[in-house]
Amino acid sequence: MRSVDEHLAHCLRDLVPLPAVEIPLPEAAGCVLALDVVSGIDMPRFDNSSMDGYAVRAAEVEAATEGRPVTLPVLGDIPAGRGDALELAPGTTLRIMTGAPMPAGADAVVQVEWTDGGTEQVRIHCPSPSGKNIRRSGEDVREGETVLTAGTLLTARHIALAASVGVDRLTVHPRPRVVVMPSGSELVPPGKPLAPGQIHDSNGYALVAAANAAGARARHGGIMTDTPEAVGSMLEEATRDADLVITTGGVSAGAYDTVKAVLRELGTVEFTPVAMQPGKPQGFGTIKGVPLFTLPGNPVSALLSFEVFVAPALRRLAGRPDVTRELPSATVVEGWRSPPGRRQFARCLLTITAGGPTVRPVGGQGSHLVADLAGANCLVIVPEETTAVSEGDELPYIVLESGS
Ligand SMILES: Nc1nc2c(c(=O)[nH]1)N[C@H]1C(S)=C(S)[C@@H](COP(=O)(O)OP(=O)(O)OC[C@H]3O[C@@H](n4cnc5c(N)ncnc54)[C@H](O)[C@@H]3O)O[C@H]1N2
Ligand code: MOO
Repeated sequence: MRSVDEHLAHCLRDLVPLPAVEIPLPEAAGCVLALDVVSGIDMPRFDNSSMDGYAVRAAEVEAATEGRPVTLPVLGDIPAGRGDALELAPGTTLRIMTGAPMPAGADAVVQVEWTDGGTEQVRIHCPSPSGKNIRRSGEDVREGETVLTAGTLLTARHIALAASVGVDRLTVHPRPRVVVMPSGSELVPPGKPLAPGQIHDSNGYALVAAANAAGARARHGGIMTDTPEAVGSMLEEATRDADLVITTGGVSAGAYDTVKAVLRELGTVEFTPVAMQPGKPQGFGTIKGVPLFTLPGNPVSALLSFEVFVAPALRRLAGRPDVTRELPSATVVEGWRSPPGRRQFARCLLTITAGGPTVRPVGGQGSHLVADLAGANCLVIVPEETTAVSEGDELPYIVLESGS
């Protein structure tokens, strides 16, 4: 049987980041930058005030105290956005707002709280040393400086910086487009009544949510009923606008495992048991050049297989540097059993305590137990050779739906 690591390496082997595209700035959060961003301006662009107050020559207010305030005539106002070149005449002041350009000749700002707030003339009762309350041109970013480097996973902070230097489009690796297609004639969408023998499709919905949480743009491609015609045409249709296709079900040993039968004729998908629990029946390959994962149908197995194999593949397509990750460890506070020779992904509840992270198993470990899965927030990884997990063991874990 293939090991988990071997299967992951096999799935990732031929995947490369999606070709870079230029997109509008507001759409770029969550994408990986493909081209450096160089600033065309200094930031701040000009010396400006960091306080609402009065622009002064520091030397003229040096002696100001509560008891002996310095009084200066106020010759005008500088609101933020005022662009004409102003000069501060000696022995005077100009009222200035936060973000407004400093007038020539002024070398400090006295914040309004340290004055009587006058508009004709102002009494200043505190000195403001030279440079006080001034934000200097270029102290944040210099014109020509590289402010964002290729490979950065863009978040709100990076969008703020790009916008600040005036960039409205970024060249990024796009979010992978994912189509999820569950298979099984027993499946009915939620919201529709169930006839005898039928169940609601949960995998389609769960995997769209998981793929979106992992940074993809996912859609449900519809339920494939167990006929070769339906499966074949829906799979081909899905490849038209997908960077990755996920199917669930129909891949074990059942007499109606149509996905397996159809894919043997179409594309390069290889079906293989993987030494893991749950999630043993796995398949991966391409169809019309589009990578395709066939995940097992049991809902827990499907979602867990997504975390273990599909999420890294999506990170590779998205150009992320962290395709595989160093996993954190937690202390087990209640033991459980694990099958020999298989890597177990145990549904657990992770709690961050003062003594560090701890984990305990949640409910049963059957791969149909969706309610217990919903109560878990991590998968604890039990090595292949371990058959009993004991209190006090330190084991690695994957946080479920931690986002991208
Ligand atoms: N003789 C064997 N039988 C099975 C084996 C095996 O090795 N030999 N493996 C078992 C394991 S482990 C798993 S996992 C499943 C995988 O089977 P399939 O991938 O072929 O999945 P199905 O048979 O189609 O479905 C399994 C189970 O999950 C339910 N299901 C399927 N799709 C959905 C969905 N979209 N939403 C909710 N539930 C779904 C389905 O009704 C079945 O109950 O095979 C075991 N059997
Ligand atoms: O391996 Mo299956 O995926 O346990 O239920």
